[in-house]
Amino acid sequence: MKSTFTSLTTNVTLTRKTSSKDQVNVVMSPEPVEAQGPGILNQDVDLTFARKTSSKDQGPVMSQELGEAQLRGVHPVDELEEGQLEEEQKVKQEASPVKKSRWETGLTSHKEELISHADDVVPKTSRWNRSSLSPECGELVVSEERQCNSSGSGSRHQSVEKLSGNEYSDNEYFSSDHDELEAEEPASPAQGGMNMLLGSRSVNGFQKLNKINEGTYGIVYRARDEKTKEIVALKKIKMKEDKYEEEYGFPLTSLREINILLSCNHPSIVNVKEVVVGGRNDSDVYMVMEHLEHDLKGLMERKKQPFSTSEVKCLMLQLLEGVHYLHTNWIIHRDLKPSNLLMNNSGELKICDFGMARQYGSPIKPYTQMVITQWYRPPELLLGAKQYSTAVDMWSIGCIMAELLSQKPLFPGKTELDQLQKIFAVLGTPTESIWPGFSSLPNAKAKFPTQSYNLLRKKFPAISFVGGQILSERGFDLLNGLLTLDPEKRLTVEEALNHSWFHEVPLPKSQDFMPTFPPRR
Ligand SMILES: Nc1ncnc2c1ncn2[C@@H]1O[C@H](COP(=O)(O)OP(=O)(O)OP(=O)(O)O)[C@@H](O)[C@H]1O
Repeated sequence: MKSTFTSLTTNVTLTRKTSSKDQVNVVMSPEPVEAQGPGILNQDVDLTFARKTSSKDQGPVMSQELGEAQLRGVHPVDELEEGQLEEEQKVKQEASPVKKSRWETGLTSHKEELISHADDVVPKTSRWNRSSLSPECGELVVSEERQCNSSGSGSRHQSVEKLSGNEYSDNEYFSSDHDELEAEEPASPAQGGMNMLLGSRSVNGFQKLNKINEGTYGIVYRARDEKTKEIVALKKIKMKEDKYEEEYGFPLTSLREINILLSCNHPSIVNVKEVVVGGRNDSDVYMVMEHLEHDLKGLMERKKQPFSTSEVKCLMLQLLEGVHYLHTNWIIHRDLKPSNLLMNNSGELKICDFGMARQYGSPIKPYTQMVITQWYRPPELLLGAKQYSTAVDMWSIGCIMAELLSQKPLFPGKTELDQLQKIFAVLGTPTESIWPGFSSLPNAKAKFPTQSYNLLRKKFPAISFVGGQILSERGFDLLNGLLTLDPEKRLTVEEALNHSWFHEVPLPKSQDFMPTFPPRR
């Protein structure tokens, strides 16, 4: 199928700032820029927007047929090391299970490329993500512009704490993380160029109906496609407009989100149809997505009763299937929470907001721990681990399962310390014997109140004398397996999907019989 993206209309030059944050400036440029070679989806350098080619494709696809945007940071190192990078990328692609055709190009940190090892091993078992957790000396921490707040919106950390020795110190935590982020960035601005939004339509082809929500990185509208009359969701990417601010321009997290979502093709992942431009000087960028009437956060706030067990099973299965697709394709979402789970009146659940998602390789590289909205953030990240993997998403899924069952957040911590305390108060304070390696995590030296037992069952009883929600042995086993403190022992997405809870009565409700809800205002 030929798409509207095939002709070049707009070229955009991205200027990488010296800031420690992922932020690029978008400048219109009249010159087409040649497409660069392939790279894994990652941090800095290359980006291709490419639409999946066929609705028949179930597996991952990445093609140049539809949209293409090329972001190429021409940092001096990139130029000097081009040959070397190509060679290393070839090695990586041969090792990677993500098809070359899919991740034709991506955001690739030249630094990560330079330090990538030719002997990267692709694990073969379902636990590949665990067995490869080995520290790599001298690697750089990937900086993330986007950071999370405690509950829902994903805005930046306003206050952060560090568990240092026996106490928290705000400054120490911030400065150590900040230093690492600074170290990752080039010392001088890097110039780059990209072909972007090839032949993309104008947003004028859409009638905005109402604003659905405003998040940190985008304003989401319900809109009608004038051509097809279809109702869609338009997410306008928020630019940082103050030129005198360090962070200025087009957020790299948004480029990453667009790239990942365009390449994904799964019923549990929100479908991005195209990218359109418009607004002043045609410089605003919008993602056109399928529209879903609700998100789970809003639904749970409005519902009078929690979801029934069979409804929770239906939602959990869809969530797990979407995350299975991501993890199989080496993508960690890193911000799973109810407001990022959309639901429609056909009982479908779809994961959205991939601004924090990233593709990763094996062995695991150190990433920033400032990901995942605090209430859904796993203990290893709260304790300062920089090497982590798909298990972080599994913790968030455990928190979501608990919330679906009880209709209230499981660990609504106010600060990071409070978050850890709330977790340990329910699941028990970890020791070296139950979580080997725990005591060497950066923030583990703090004095936590000692709680010797796991009290999760008290929150989710098998019998209720007051008519509350009950959870069977198997259901509890799944929940407890997801909420395992040691990420090495936490259930993988495959293990969760195959869990016997989904096979006992009440069986998962069919999507067709899921309840419908009035549209949100
Ligand atoms: N395709 C969609 N259909 C309907 N509503 C949507 C869609 N995508 C997003 N939304 C709504 O908009 C909200 C914000 O979207 P999204 O999380 O993608 O934006 P964001 O700026 O990245 O937000 P955050 O600050 O939470 O990271 C979602 O919680 C959801 O309510």
